[in-house]
Amino acid sequence: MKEEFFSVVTPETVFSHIERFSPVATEQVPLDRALGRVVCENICAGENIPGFDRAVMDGFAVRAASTFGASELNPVYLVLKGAVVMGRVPDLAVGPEEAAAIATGGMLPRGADSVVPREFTQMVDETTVEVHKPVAPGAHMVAADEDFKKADRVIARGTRLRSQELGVLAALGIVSVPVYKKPVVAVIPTGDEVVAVEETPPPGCIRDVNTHTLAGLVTQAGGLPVLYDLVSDDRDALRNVMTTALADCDMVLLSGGSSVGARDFTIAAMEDLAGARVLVHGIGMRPGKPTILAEVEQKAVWGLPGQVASAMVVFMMIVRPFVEHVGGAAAVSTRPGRRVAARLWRNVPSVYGRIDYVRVKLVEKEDVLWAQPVFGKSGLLNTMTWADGVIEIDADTEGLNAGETVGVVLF
Ligand SMILES: Nc1nc2c(c(=O)[nH]1)N[C@H]1C(S)=C(S)[C@@H](COP(=O)(O)OP(=O)(O)OC[C@H]3O[C@@H](n4cnc5c(N)ncnc54)[C@H](O)[C@@H]3O)O[C@H]1N2
Ligand code: MOO
Repeated sequence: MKEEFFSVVTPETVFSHIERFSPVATEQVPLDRALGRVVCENICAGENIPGFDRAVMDGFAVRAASTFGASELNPVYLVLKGAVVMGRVPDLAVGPEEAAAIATGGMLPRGADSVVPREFTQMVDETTVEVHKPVAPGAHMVAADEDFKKADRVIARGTRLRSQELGVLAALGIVSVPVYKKPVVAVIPTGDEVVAVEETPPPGCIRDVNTHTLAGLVTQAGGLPVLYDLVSDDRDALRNVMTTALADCDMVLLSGGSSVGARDFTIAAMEDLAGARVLVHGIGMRPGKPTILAEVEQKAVWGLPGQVASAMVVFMMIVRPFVEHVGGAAAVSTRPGRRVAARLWRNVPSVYGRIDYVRVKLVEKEDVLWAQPVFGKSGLLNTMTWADGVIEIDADTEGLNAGETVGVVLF
């Protein structure tokens, strides 16, 4: 048995190693392939957006002062100077007591500082607009630089692009986007009792689940999983596959063989690698205690527990921020995932001295969101498929009480 296995560290200690691993190289991608990618430079506006004063209502472009005091009983009357043509610079100007018809998105004519929506008006005759509600300067229009000002930083380096950021890039005419490459992550299954999914497992064997769950999680974290063939419980074989994976990938994930069983060669094989340094062997968490993190040539090599739920929980709670960091994401939160607040359905016991990640199902009853614990062994997939997320019970807490508010990290 290995002594280190029992010297478990906290997740915070694991995260303290994150800066050892540098972000990957960069590339340019077309705008329409950039969703979910992480920008590698600050993006600044090369121009004002929208670039001209623009109506956001159908109505009349006016000087706001011309409408002051207008009411149903005391409307004001404006002279209609003409209509703004969409997509054109207006060839008319608006002075005091004047108006120009304008549609949503039209360019305000010179002299106008606001738009009176059509519903506040009535045409008296072909050239006279009756206005029965005043507008303030700037009403129902956007100013030329109201969305983004020229030279402002509009997207910070390290931002993962969502649809709305793609919109900003589109508005600025940026068709080729500077991003970090996707971190390439090797996913290596190990274990003599594990067979590829295409095979029918002989008695005593099971199909390889972890490769597929981990590959999905790597993809969700913005990485590019590379799936390796199963490796038997053999130190040389493990060392060889890790050597290949380190040459080809930015990070390596092994599943299985991280514990202290007689056939757990992962740690020994890692130590065989030139320049390897085992940073962590054992985390004070459940599931997931027998997790290994080693550094080899500034790359992270992980030994994840073989248990199917454990491998996924460790990835979600511990590994994911590392993948995001290596993928260039800024200010990676080590409190992973999106959280929702819910009330705990029943008491949940926990052992002092380690963080418990308890799978929960969210159920809404009479407008209250409840977190129902899903108990089950970490070798079972069903807790993960049934649950919507996990709650975290701190190491210094001996359980939570029914009715308490908990933060649920969503899957
Ligand atoms: N004496 C002790 N034994 C164990 C301890 C302990 O503290 N003392 N910890 C247990 C915990 S907790 C876990 S988790 C496991 C971790 O074991 P390993 O990481 O060494 O993983 P294996 O022994 O190789 O496998 C565990 C389990 O997972 C199955 N497995 C492995 N790979 C896959 C795969 N790709 N797809 C599906 N299932 C997989 C494997 O068949 C085993 O059933 O150790 C406990 N033991
Ligand atoms: O730590 Mo093991 O991962 O609990 O099942």
